[in-house]
Amino acid sequence: MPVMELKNVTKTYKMAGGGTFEALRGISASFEAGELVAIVGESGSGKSTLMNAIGGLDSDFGGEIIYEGKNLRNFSTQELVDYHKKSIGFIFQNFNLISHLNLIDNVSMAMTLSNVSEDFRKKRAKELLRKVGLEKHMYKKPDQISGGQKQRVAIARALVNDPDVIIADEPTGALDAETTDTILDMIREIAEEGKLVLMVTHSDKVASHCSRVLRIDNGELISDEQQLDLEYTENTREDIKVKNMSMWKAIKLAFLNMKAKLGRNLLVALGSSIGIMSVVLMLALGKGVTSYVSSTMKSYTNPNITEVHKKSSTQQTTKNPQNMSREEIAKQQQENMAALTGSGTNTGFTKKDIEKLSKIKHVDRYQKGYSSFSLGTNTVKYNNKQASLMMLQTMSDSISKSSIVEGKAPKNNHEIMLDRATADLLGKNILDKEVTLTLKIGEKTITQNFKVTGLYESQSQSSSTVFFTYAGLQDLYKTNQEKLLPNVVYLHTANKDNTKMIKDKVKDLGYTGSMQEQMTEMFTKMLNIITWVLTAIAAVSLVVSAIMILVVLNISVVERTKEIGVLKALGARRKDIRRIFASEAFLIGITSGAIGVVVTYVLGFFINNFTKAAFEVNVVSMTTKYAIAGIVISVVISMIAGILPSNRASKLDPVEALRKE
Ligand SMILES: Nc1ncnc2c1ncn2[C@@H]1O[C@H](COP(=O)(O)OP(=O)(O)OP(=O)(O)O)[C@@H](O)[C@H]1O
Repeated sequence: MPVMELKNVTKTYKMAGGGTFEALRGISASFEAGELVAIVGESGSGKSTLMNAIGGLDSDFGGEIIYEGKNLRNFSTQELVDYHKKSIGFIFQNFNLISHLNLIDNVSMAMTLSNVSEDFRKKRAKELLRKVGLEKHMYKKPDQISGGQKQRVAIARALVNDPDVIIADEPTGALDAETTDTILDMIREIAEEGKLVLMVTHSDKVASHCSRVLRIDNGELISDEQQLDLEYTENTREDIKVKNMSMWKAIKLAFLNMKAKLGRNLLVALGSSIGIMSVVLMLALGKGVTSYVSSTMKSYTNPNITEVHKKSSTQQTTKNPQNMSREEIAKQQQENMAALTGSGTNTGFTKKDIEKLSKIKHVDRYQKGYSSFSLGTNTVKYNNKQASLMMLQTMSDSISKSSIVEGKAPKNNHEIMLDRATADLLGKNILDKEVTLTLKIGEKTITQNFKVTGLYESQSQSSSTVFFTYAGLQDLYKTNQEKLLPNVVYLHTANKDNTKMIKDKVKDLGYTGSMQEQMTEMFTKMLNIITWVLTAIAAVSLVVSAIMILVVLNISVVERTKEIGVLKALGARRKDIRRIFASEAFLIGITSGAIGVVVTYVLGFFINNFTKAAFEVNVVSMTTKYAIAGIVISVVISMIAGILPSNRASKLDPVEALRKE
């Protein structure tokens, strides 16, 4: 039974400007195993066109090419892939070795594409390289060997999966006379081992070595002569199992290519890492600053306490100031001032308010408090030295013990605590001494002596402050016929995890938190906005990265067009080519992500070192979450950028790709 049969094969090329060209006009022939067939003819007669059709690189032909009883034109995609892998071996005029792979990897490429085990793949490649006399060179790259040696490697590559048809398109066309003889001997040996060899040649000398000569002219078979009878041994084919290439193999191939163009790929990765670095750094900076603000705030307050204030009328009104009359604005300003100084009419908590607050879930007790702000009305005097007091405040559990830096909290009605800066103004050793306070109580101004029991220091409150016990202040008001209404309530919970819930409930009920808390909230909100705006600006550079990766991968596709053609001739599926290029995009992405993240860590370390020394603060808070996010963003962007080039590569026509100069 013939190995291959051609029945009236025709090929018509469609021309770009319209019209058609008939390159093959009804070729019929039949080939047996062990034949060495020369296909000769003038340039342009249709030899390569016929070989492409027989080799399964071009299925768009007329007539029938029968292999194992089936017409090649009707092969499914998978059948065609298997045909390339198992049945056909190609030898090209210009060798078409893959320049960045060593000889072993070149020879065994068809096996790599077939997912053959690593050990067997290497063993088989070494065996074939030994057969063609190149075992000493197996770790060299193609450009380290001569033309004749390259063609021997190509012969070994064609034989790797032990196919039964070898197609050699002018295999000696680029070789000198002596090397031509060696290669021809090798090709003849292949036929003698029982394979069908179809060899395109221009040379009559080369044709004279063949068992049969087919002459083609203008797309027609003009003669078919039997010349010699080759003795051949029955081909006992090796049973090499071919499967589809795994993703892992695609990544490995991509990695080898990346290594070959290391400088360029590293530069691209470095370029796109700048975008990743900016994004991650912005996020880490935002988080660092925000958590610094809230931790500073938290460190000066007791986490189990919720400080509650009444909303001032500005906070309550929904009226736009532009729509208010002059009187309304003036009234509002008065009230704002009053709220600020703690003397406003609506800032005091009524019994009803307190009851409502004390009933909030998880609140186990509450404390009343009072704080007011004034300029110049309250003063403290000690030994002829005087200081003004801007804040008047009552003691509560929200004042952490650590902020009482000397002495202890006032307990009795005639005891007070002062902030350290004010105490220093009055002179050293003020602790346990009597000082004279001049205070505005309601409408009256009174002067009275108090004992300083403690000194207070906190970064969250820098104004000069005097602290009374609530009972002490209440008593002072009473003796002066005034009534003290609490303007702050402290809610206590046993478990600090409930504090957040309580704070939310307080807001729901229409009250607000402490001034610091409100400011922190506002500041954090602003910081978050700034962080996201900066991150978005930084993210623009990611678009630049994506374009850069797209351009580089496109260049790579153009540069490697011929290689893609070879891979397809060796049985690579579209999917395999797409995977190789997608893997390259993935590798660029992961490298740039990793560079970006490492650089951010290093930068963060230096920035923190600097800010720690200058302000005792770490401003960059780099977390694993950000590192992972950086790498993921980078990979996703490169993979998206890689879609177009890898699709383009996978769609390349093998015939056109192999023709590419
Ligand atoms: N894609 C194509 N579109 C149009 N015409 C084509 C195309 N490819 C080949 N041809 C034409 O088909 C004819 C046969 O080309 P083919 O390459 O098969 O010739 P050949 O005999 O192999 O020539 P050579 O020995 O120079 O390689 C030529 O006239 C060529 O111009």
